[in-house]
Amino acid sequence: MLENNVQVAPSILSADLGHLADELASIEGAVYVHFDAMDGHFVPNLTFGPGVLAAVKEATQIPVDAHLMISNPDQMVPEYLAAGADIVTFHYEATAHANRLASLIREKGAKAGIAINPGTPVSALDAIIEDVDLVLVMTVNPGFGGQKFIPGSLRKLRQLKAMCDERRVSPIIEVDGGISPATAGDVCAAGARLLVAGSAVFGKENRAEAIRKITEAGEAGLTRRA
Ligand SMILES: O=C(CO)[C@@H](O)[C@H](O)COP(=O)(O)O
Ligand SMILES: [Co+2]
Repeated sequence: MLENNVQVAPSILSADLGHLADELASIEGAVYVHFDAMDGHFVPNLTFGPGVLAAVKEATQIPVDAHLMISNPDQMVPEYLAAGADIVTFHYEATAHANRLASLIREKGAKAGIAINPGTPVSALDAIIEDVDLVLVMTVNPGFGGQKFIPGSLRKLRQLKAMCDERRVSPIIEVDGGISPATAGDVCAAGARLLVAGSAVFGKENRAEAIRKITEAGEAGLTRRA
């Protein structure tokens, strides 16, 4: 990924699931489709699994970014890989074998991502930062769309960027939760490049315009990067 390339991944959690193929067709400008898998255990909500991901892959050419908010990623990751996920992101808080899981994902040709909750410090990534393609910094507590962005996330993003620079690695830095044109500039100034947006895209009539506004706000943030 280019250093100064801001990308948007609309989250289908906020889409009209009864018309998913039409919803997927509407997100012109999206670089990934963000797929929120929730198990009712790791988070207090239940969504969709590998079968729906396979259906999404049938319906769109846009690569799928699977965000696994599940308690047993070690067991379920192979299912999401088989379903065709292009990025598989598991939570640091949910696995005892993060490095092994990341290797497995990469061996199957997908990008390996690790996510951290708002309550998890960036230092938790110390032993895995060299072994992943993507770090997802949750900017809300996971489980639901439409929540308010947590401002303290910006400090974590700056810490993560500093860690990556020091270790000379450049995973994609993704943010998820409360991202809109109002917050996109700040997260990009702090180091994020892949912006997940659910309600700020699917809550708008014109999705292409919504994606463009988020991208432009993010790019504007890059110019005030410290
Ligand atoms: O993973 C999650 C929520 O846990 C997200 O991907 C949400 O779907 C983002 O929704 P918005 O905050 O953008 O409405
Ligand atoms: Co998500």
